[in-house]
Amino acid sequence: MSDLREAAVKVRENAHAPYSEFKVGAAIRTASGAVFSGCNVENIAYPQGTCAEAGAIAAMVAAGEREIAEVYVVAGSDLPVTPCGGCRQKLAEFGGGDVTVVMATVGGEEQQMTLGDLLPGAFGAAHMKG
Ligand SMILES: O=c1ccn([C@H]2C[C@H](O)[C@@H](CO)O2)c(=O)[nH]1
Ligand SMILES: [Zn+2]
Repeated sequence: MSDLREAAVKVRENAHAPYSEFKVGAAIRTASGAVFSGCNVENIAYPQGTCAEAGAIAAMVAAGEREIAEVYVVAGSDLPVTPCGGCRQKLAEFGGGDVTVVMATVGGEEQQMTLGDLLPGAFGAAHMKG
């Protein structure tokens, strides 16, 4: 098992998902080689819940890192989980279009796409010029 998958599978166990019962784990490798992980944290006020990817990004930024090199997301579904639209934008804040995002099941199925594939035409700094 890759270290990134191991981190994502492990942190998924800590997910707080009593409403959806859909636990998700995410792990990010940064340019420095460090790994940060996060899980989804739901709330009785449903819109206040946060995704696993957001947790991993928060841990990365809190540690003083900002450059995403690789992402791994895992859930217990039959189909590999894909980051929601909001998380695609959050990942794009710290990673380029060439960043690999591995989407996986607990069972071991993996699907791989780039961040550019997942968020084509991403809104970015260039759009705010002029
Ligand atoms: O990539 C994803 C997709 C979904 N979820 C969470 C949000 C919510 O808690 C639950 C069901 O959508 O799964 C994530 O954390 N990451
Ligand atoms: Zn999300």
